[in-house]
Amino acid sequence: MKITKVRTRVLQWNGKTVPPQANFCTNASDALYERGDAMGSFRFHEWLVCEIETDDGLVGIGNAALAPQLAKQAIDLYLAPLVIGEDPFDYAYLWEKMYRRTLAWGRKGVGMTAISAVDIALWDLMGKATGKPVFKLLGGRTKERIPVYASKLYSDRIEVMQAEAQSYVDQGFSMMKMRFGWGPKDGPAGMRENIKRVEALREVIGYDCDLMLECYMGWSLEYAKRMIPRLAPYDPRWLEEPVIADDMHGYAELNAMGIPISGGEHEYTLFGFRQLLDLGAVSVIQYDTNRVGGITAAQKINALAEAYQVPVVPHAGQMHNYHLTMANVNCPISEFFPVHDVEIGNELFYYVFRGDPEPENGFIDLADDKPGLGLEIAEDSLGDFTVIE
Ligand SMILES: O=C(O)[C@H](O)[C@H](O)[C@@H](O)CO
Ligand SMILES: [Mg+2]
Repeated sequence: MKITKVRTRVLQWNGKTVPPQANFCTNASDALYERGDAMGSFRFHEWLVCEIETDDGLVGIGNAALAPQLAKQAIDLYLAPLVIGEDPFDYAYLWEKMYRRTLAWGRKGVGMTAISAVDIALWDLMGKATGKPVFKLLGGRTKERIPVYASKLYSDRIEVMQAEAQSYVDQGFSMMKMRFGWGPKDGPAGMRENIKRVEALREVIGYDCDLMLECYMGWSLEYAKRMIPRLAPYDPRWLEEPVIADDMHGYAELNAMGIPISGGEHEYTLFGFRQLLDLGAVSVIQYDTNRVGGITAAQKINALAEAYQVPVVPHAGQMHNYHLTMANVNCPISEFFPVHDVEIGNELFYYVFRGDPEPENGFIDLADDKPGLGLEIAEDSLGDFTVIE
């Protein structure tokens, strides 16, 4: 089997977008003095779809969400020529070729995001060619079903957050993640606002339900050190990305303080995760398959993390993450974004693709007989998107 064509499209969302409320989620831009659209760096309303065709008529589908127009250029100009004419089953070599030929500029960020999209499409192709779901090629079924945590609870008025948390309990979720709205700029009053919300959620969900806490890199190391003892009594399952992704030593200090620290959704490749693990910087790894280097890189990180006995819970829902979770004992649970109107853009993949499983009572399942990732592009309902070909 030979690859004949690589097609990339960026889908730009023009449909209805819900404007986020003030203080809905801290982020790395909070440290800047400028006012204005502090959330700009963190809203992504476009998605890259990468389709790889073969000489026997199969099409593998990959995707990526970080800076999709740049990732498209990287694929069109640099990666497509490297894979056309090749056999998708040589995926490990193709990964290495894409990595080594772009390494001068592509090791982390957009370059690796582009490789991820191609790699995911190769795995989808291999599944389709063998008639097997991708998880069966990665190790097979390790769970009857995948437990998923509801991931939304952006910071809001307390009653609104409590009602949202209650709705997840009512739907059968036993784990959920909330976002903090206040950080170092907001002083002790902001600290109190953060704590009040954790306390209010615990009132609703009790302590038999796992609660995860998300900072999205919006805190400083000093602020995180002050917050951890205040948060510990509420028994969070983890505190996520408290500081910027490059401050690995900061992560390591915080991870020794009593609340498990999670991170890695902005880290790349086996080498990045080796550093995090060597430093004891995280207690939970959260690579995102469509950034980290695709399924090929993710599976290597899974093996490494297993040796350190650090669990992996990939960032985001999405099929590529679910297949990896299904195939690895050391991936205990998955993230799930409850479908809702488009806010920051996490939700867009529900509009671009069909095939994502619906949770039932806090679990999702993958079919044993659906080849590839089990996704198709929602071609007939892309009306709310501008397509850049
Ligand atoms: O962990 C997450 O789900 C991410 O950090 C979100 O994608 C991000 O958008 C913050 O809510
Ligand atoms: Mg996160």
